[in-house]
Amino acid sequence: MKPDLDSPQQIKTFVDAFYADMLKDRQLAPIFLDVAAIDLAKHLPLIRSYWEKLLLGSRDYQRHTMNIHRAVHAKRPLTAQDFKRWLNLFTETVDKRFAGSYAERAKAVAAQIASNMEKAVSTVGN
Ligand code: HEM
Repeated sequence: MKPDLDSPQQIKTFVDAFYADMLKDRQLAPIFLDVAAIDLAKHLPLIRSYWEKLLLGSRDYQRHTMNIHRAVHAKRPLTAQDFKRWLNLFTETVDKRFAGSYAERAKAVAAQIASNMEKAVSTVGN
């Protein structure tokens, strides 16, 4: 039986698997590696902390995710296809390894935020 996405350890497993796939993806990898030139050692803990906030109610993550993506979008526009690909990879990674109410919630929250973000990146403000 697959575990649920209901603890910091499972969220770490998820984030590592998601980024392993995303950083191999021809469409998305260059946005992380070339456009934003992320430092994985700093980025992955932020992503874990973000999902711990959304799924487990932890209060550690306090950054403005929309503005961070607006800055990426200003360098290289994030397209509808990019959001579709991101969400497909996210959903596939969840479904391959996890099952349960937290896993379902993660997919629903990701879809909602991706939809909001797709609209927000090209506008200023909140
Ligand atoms: C087209 C889809 C997306 C692309 C290409 C993308 C790309 C990126 C990139 C390049 C960064 C690093 C920015 C930097 O450090 O300068 C980043 C950060 C981040 N992304 Fe995305 N992203 C996408 C969608 C999403 C969505 C839908 C979510 C949430 C559900 C999300 C959550 C985050 C978080 C939490 C960070 C860390 C921000 C921080 O530094 O605190 N991303 N993203």
